[in-house]
Amino acid sequence: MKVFKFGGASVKDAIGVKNILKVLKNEGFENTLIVISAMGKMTNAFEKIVTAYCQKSKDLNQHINYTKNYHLTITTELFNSKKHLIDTEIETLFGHLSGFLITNKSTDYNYIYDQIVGFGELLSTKIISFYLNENNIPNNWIDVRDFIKTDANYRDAKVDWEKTITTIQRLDKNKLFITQGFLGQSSNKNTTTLGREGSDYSAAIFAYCLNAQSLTIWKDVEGVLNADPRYFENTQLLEQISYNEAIEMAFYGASVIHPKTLKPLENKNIPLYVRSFDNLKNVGTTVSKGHYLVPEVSCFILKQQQILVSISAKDFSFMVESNLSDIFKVLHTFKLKVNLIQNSALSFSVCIEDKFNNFTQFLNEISLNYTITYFENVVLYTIRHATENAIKKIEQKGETLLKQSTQGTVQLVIK
Ligand SMILES: Nc1ncnc2c1ncn2[C@@H]1O[C@H](COP(=O)(O)OP(=O)(O)O)[C@@H](O)[C@H]1O
Ligand SMILES: N[C@@H](CC(=O)OP(=O)(O)O)C(=O)O
Repeated sequence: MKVFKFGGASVKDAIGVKNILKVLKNEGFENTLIVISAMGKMTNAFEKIVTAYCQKSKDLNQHINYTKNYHLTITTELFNSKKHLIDTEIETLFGHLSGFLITNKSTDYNYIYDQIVGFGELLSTKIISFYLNENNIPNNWIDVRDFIKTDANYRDAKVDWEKTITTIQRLDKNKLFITQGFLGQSSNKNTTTLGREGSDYSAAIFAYCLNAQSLTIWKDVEGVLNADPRYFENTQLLEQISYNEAIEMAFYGASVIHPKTLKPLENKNIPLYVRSFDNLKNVGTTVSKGHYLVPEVSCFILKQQQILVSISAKDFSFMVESNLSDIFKVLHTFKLKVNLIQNSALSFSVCIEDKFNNFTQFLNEISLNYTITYFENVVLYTIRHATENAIKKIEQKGETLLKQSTQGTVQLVIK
């Protein structure tokens, strides 16, 4: 069986949906499971609904209408008849959303978030499944929540592999399936999400459980490039990357592949192809066992909106194990993701990411015992296989606040 994944960028409009048809006709669609994300930036739009709902904002209905109209505009372009069954499906899903908003009693933001944002994937997969069925690609829409089982750690749920393997292996391997990325279900039957951009990971979970022959992620770029083309000129296509090299790149923040995607694939030696949905003739990137990187070039990874924090003891004592243990405990409590660490006798610096808006609380707590200086909104650059020229290129981007080098990987925090 093959697994395909189409992300939001590939299904952002009717042209994108029609393009899936082209891809499937070109590549074949037997014995295939297709994982699809929410259309375009719909997850961000659903996040606005969550915020408006939690803040009891008067803009709530406006945000709901925006997401509804976005999907209806696409279906109007895709389906010719004035009244189509898909309209009823969309109404039903928005009915479920309203039902949740009215009956919900919980004040747990993360729980509410997962119950709401998941509608993006439910809507996109319904629309695409209908469209393919009408265009002679008979397929089976399945609710991923019946298959990917997780704990109840909302917004960052952990997969219960035992249950997930058992349910996924029940799927008939001779069919074409369409399902949602990003979502799972906790044992008390609530929707969970696997973390932003988690659909790649969903696809890898299916590939692993189905012992798939390959996973193909269809993208709006030629494949994995040696840098993000939105921020770097003259990027180069990486034709071959070993699992380990790809894991390192994803770990440092190469957003083109979700970091959790690679381990399950490596474990079963399932090749990952990253290909352009616009350019079906091109082979793109293969991530597999084999040479670590072809061509062997420096790779640049950037992480924006970082906070560089320097922490020193108030009594000028050395930063030793007991202080570090204290600091890590507080970082963990406030779910701050540490992307870089540098330690000296008198100060400890960390470059962190504040996904859950907890930085102020962290500061309040840590300032009780330590002296803090910090820079917000800095950029962390990582260069894999760094050369002098590559480092210079990054140093020209601004003031270097911190630089660290380990075995060919150089990291710079730039203001
Ligand atoms: N190393 C890289 N190689 C290719 N694309 C990259 C890289 N780093 C970042 N990107 C960006 O990732 C985008 C595609 O990923 P993403 O937005 O996550 O797509 P999708 O919605 O399909 O998951 C590209 O348009 C590109 O700008
Ligand atoms: N829709 C989710 C999951 C996802 O992976 O999306 P994409 O494949 O478009 O990055 C998100 O935006 O986070």
